[in-house]
Amino acid sequence: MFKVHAIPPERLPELLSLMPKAELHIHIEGSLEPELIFALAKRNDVQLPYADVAALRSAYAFTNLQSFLDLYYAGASVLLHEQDFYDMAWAYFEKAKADHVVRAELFFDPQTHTARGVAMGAVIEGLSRACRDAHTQLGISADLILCFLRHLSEDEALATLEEAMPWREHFIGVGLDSSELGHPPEKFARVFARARELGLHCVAHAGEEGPPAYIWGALDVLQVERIDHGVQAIHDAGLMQRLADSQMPLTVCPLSNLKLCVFKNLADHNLGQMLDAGLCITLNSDDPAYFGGYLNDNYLQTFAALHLNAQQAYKLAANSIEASFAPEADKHRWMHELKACFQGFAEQD
Ligand SMILES: Nc1ncnc2[nH]cnc12
Ligand SMILES: [Zn+2]
Repeated sequence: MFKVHAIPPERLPELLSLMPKAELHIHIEGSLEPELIFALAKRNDVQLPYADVAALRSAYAFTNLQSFLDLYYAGASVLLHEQDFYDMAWAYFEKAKADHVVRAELFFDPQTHTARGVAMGAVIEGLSRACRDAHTQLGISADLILCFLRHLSEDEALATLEEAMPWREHFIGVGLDSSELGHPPEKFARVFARARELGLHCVAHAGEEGPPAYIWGALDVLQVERIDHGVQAIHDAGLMQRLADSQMPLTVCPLSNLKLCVFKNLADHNLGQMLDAGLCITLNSDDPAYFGGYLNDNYLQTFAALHLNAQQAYKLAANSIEASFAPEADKHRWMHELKACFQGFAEQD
């Protein structure tokens, strides 16, 4: 076993950047950079209520989740054709490659697009083609997770799942996102039961802004395999124990939490406390184009603000690989690569 203590702290940023890692919480529509929004608006003849890229970027000052979602859905309005979805995902994969992401599980929000008259096939086929090319051209293993918008009804979620069935082999799971408060997991019990029947993986946003009760609901009613965010669990000792005992993965997104004012400063983030409590924490970017950073930015800034160490870096990267829905053989290979990466840093010392 490598000696983590042999890795000098000044080499930590390099190690964080180079270590192989998985990203399990990225909304692909949240990777749409202002430059691409404007390029697609021009290509598709869509009018935007902003004069230019700088004006749009300057609107990225959020006070809570809803203030962000309003802009996020407006940004997605430029996506109309299969090629648009491909281009968006490809731009993300190029960033992911630079960040040494070996596995990416991409959330997408079909209802945001089908409500505007975009065909389900255009959405899924464009994203799916980009995932295939990411594998063959960049060596990134990638899959899609279809998310239901929780501010809409469960009947609409059920109809969306059925509408996506012709493309069943193009996605591996379902998720639950959008406005959390006032939309508890229980509202989606039937559609998640149906998804489980179909053999789909189940995850849900819970405890981003919402109370610990929403995390209990996601676990017990939706029977999820991962909790997205989950940072509000800290307020419920029984829930913390349950999460630790079950090693339920949490996909935590520190820069997102900072930009959406869940924590006032990154130094106030509870990720270190949750790691110390023995929870299975992973680090992710959520909506990198809106929150000021991709995956490595999240690692680098969080480690600097919370004074985390190489042991914790290893744990977070290992958790991300183990908590992914990739085939076991791939996970095994990435774990080997991760160990070799740390070994290399320890030996050079
Ligand atoms: N952070 C987030 N929470 C809920 N829904 C989202 N959709 C995109 N980003 C989201
Ligand atoms: Zn999210």
